[in-house]
Amino acid sequence: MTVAIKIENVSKNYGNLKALNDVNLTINKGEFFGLLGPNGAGKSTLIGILGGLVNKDVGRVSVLGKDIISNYRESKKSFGIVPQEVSFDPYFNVRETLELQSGYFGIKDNDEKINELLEALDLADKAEQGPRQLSGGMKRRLLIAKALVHDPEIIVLDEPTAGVDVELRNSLWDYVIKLNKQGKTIILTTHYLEEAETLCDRIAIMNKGKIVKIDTKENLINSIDKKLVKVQFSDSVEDLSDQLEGRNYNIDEENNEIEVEVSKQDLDELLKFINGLDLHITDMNIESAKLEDVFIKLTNLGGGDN
Ligand SMILES: Nc1ncnc2c1ncn2[C@@H]1O[C@H](COP(=O)(O)OP(=O)(O)OP(=O)(O)O)[C@@H](O)[C@H]1O
Repeated sequence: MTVAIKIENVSKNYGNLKALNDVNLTINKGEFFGLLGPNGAGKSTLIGILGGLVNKDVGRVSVLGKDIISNYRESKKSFGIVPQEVSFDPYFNVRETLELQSGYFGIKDNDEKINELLEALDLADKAEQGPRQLSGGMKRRLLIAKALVHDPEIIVLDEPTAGVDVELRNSLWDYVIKLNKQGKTIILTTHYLEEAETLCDRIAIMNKGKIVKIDTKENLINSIDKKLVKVQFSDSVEDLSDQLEGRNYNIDEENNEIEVEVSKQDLDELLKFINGLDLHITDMNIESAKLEDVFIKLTNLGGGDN
């Protein structure tokens, strides 16, 4: 397997704040990799270091086998980074913005790629408009197109779908999946955990400047021993509280529904218990753990002490 990015013992302090604290991470070529973490975890700082916008204090980062500092120009070309913040020069229209960006990478006559991007990101009919005439979602699409004009090997998307409508989100992901299938390495940060769960192969969860877990999505989800059993009855569930005492449950009296959380081991016992209730079941659903459960556990967002 070819290594796309190798991050070794990287730290970054802002005054007394440890924005990155001895981060180690290897991402392979062709991976769709998720970098998750709560606000302030250090994701953007790490991405800034990859893109040469933030100087690390210590550590080493190499891209496709080459150090990013000593091979600055080459590594810049390897990356297409879609930043969180949207900003454009108001004097250039959409096409000119992309031409200018191509020129920045020394690419002349980049019409073919620019047209492909305009089509894929549904900007073709906006090509002659200035950034001020674009809606927020369109600006974000332009930001993505701008990051891709030089056909980079590694594409880093820092919360690309924040504030973007469902339709665009889907078309954006279709395009990114296509790029990934062509062999591009994708690194995604997002606060939409369902998005990461659907798209990413491997995921790193960051918290307070550290990577607290790296694993495949499947292993992360399987590490949580939880089943959520939702049952709807035809009759009132008003009197079930007593019988459910001692279990981790919720009762929705309005819809005659109960939700009970159990470990996989206790599932059989719970189903027998529900079956033994003197009630008629109209619907049942058993949910497994989600990436969100893993995230909450590892970042301690749910409170408690793990
Ligand atoms: N230029 C800076 N000067 C001082 N502190 C900074 C600077 N940039 C980031 N920080 C701090 O470093 C920490 C990590 O920030 P970073 O933006 O990397 O987090 P993040 O995981 O990307 O968060 P978010 O999900 O909110 O984007 C935060 O506490 C932030 O306040």
